[in-house]
Amino acid sequence: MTAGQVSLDGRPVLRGIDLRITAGEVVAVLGANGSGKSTLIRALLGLTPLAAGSTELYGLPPGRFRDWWRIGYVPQRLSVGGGVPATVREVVASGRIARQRRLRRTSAGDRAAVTRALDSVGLTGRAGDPVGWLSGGQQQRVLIARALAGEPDTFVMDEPTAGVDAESQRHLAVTLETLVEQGKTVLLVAHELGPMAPLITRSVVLRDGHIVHDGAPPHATGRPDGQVPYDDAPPDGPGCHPHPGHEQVRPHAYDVSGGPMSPGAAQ
Ligand SMILES: Nc1ncnc2c1ncn2[C@@H]1O[C@H](COP(=O)(O)OP(=O)(O)OP(=O)(O)O)[C@@H](O)[C@H]1O
Repeated sequence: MTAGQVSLDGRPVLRGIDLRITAGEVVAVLGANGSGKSTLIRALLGLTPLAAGSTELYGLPPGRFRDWWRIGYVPQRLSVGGGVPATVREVVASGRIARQRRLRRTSAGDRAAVTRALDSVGLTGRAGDPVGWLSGGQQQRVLIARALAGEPDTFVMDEPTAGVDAESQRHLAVTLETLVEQGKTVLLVAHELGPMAPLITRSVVLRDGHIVHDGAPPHATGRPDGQVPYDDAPPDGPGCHPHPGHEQVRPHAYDVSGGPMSPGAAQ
């Protein structure tokens, strides 16, 4: 995204957002409640329209982007299961839809991917249960498994640890480690990174809809594990510097062009 701006209910929520995500990065979006983290993620994916600026997914504006299987989105709250009599396996299997050609039958490959995804979040034993029977943390794992089942290149996770028990957090950290080893790109929103902290390669901190830090992750700043860095830094303060290795001098935009969601870095 370049010079990205989002207004909700006529009120600016994101302003002057320049952000470029590169393939293989593990980026944490941090910031206080209401700072705009979820809006940033949603705008990136084209789910929330921009009032100004532009965004690209693998080099294309969201409206022209077709390869949705390349992006595994884990929304902030469970949006499945409420009153829907789907089993855990069925919800996870829905993660294959973007990969399946229209009217094509489910293949052995699809089934194997679903089985692997269930296993990697530790829910194999609950596969046949209605998803509504699971705890909040387990339901969050179902959503993560749904994204895993699609075998995307990039994972976009909105607070995957929110309201999640310690066991689910550990599961997520292990899952994330595997994704990192596979060279996947990860963009995640978090309040606390917990056991995921050592895996993060870059952090982007939002305050009042602005990026106030884009660079070293919390564990590299000397701050306590999982603590949000620079939350109190002024927008032009010492925390506001480009990500190491990024050569642009201009501020980063909430841009995925040139990143995993753009042709150059995606191939
Ligand atoms: N649909 C909406 N209509 C109007 N304002 C909204 C809407 N959604 C979010 N906002 C406002 O936009 C701002 C940013 O919200 P957002 O959910 O992106 O923040 P966040 O950093 O993800 O917060 P949290 O950590 O609490 O999830 C907040 O002030 C919020 O009240």
